[in-house]
Amino acid sequence: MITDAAPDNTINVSSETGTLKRLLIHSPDRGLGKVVPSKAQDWLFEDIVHLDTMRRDEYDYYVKLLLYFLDPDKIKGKLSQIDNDPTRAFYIPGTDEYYDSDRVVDIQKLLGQILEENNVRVKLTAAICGIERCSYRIQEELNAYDPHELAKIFISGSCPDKRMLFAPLPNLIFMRDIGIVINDHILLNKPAKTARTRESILAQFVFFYHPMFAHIKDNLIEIPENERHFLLPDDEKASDYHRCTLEGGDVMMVAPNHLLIGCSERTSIYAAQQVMKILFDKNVVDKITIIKIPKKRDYMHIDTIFTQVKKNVWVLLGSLARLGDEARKKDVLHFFAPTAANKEFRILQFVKGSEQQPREIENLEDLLAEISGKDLGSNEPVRFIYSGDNEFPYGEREQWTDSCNLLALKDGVVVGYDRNDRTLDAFRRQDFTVISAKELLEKFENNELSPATLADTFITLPSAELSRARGGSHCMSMPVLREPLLSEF
Ligand SMILES: NC(=[NH2+])NCCC[C@H](N)C(=O)O
Repeated sequence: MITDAAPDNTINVSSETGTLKRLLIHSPDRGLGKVVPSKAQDWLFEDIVHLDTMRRDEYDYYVKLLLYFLDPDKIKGKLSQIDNDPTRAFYIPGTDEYYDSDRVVDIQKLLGQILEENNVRVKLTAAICGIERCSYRIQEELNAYDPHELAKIFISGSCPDKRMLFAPLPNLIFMRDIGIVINDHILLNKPAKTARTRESILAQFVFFYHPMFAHIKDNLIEIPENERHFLLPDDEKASDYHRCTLEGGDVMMVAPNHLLIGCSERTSIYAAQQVMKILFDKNVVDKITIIKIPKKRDYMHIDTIFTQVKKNVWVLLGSLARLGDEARKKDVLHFFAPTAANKEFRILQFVKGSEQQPREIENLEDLLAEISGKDLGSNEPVRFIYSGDNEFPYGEREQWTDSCNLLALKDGVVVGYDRNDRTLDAFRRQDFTVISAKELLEKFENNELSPATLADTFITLPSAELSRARGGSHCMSMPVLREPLLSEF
């Protein structure tokens, strides 16, 4: 059992909703303020964002909430001082006021720390300069920077004197996608999009070199490339059976024995199969369910169409789920519909030892209900909350702005965006309290409420800018330690 004493370096995640104890995040950096309209799509943003608003009025609330739940000593009693500081020093690594928590950890800090080692700095600088095609002189110049400034340059792409050396990494705020903790192992990603390539090199170095992960070096899993892929003509490379890509938003650790992997725009069937083989061989889990979803920008990863709220409560997009199917069946037109549309959505469950006889699961609700009941031992009826309250056309509208992408701070207490009104109404009807991050923090600060006693609550985060980046609070987190959810079993 993990206690509240000073955290050690335990790495363990065996559920989506066990009390969160430590995670990696990345606060929006100066690179996000450099996205230009003509590159926004290539860099996987839907629009350009206003950096100061995104930080001050939106993301900073996420950090404050995380600190209040995971490391309250860093924040309790200081809220008005933090909020009234126009320089935001509390959020800026390197300042005296920086929150510097070992439970809410910005990957930029870890990157700066590994770069203090000369050997690591030289290797990583060479690797980055290689993929970014920098000149030899730039490489020399980079080597001379202070390690923490160098970390900023590697992430933002630009120097303190504002020169841009390479493209920014605006998607690094979506820390979920760089890797995923599966029990006491970490699966590193293989990004599908070029815009995210540098992220995975930075992550690889952090996981392999930072002392925080030293004790699990043997548990870092990298997915081998498919050798056939090297010899394929370019126009055949896109095939799901040869491509080897996987992003963390498609991997969900729902129960100690059970992992979900989405096959999507970003994660290929080939990669999913490799991961299954490795995890079964290493006995990390014994059941893997593969959820194949349509390859569409609207739902790039499975965590954009459902996430878990509580042992027996899930939020999901209705049009891909059972209700969608049933609605279709009422209509005779469905007999004439092209079958290919349905084939794009498929769920197959593989159990170690009988991988050749997967079980087909008809719809998302059946799978999720089974996880709640069978894997997590919930005796209560399973409840589904639908995006946009499943009202046409709000399901899709609100899913686009991450109504289904919630981060559980503990079982039943989730963080999500404030803009998805109908989804929030659906939560209220299921007896969840909906409260804004701002109001909740004030109530924590004056002891009216406490993270420990909070139950069945949806905490809303301001989201006008953040949602343009197409990710929510689930994707903005990489949990590395959660309390076991099954302790009361
Ligand atoms: N796990 C997630 N859903 N991540 C969202 C990532 C959003 C990011 N703009 C991208 O397209 O890559």
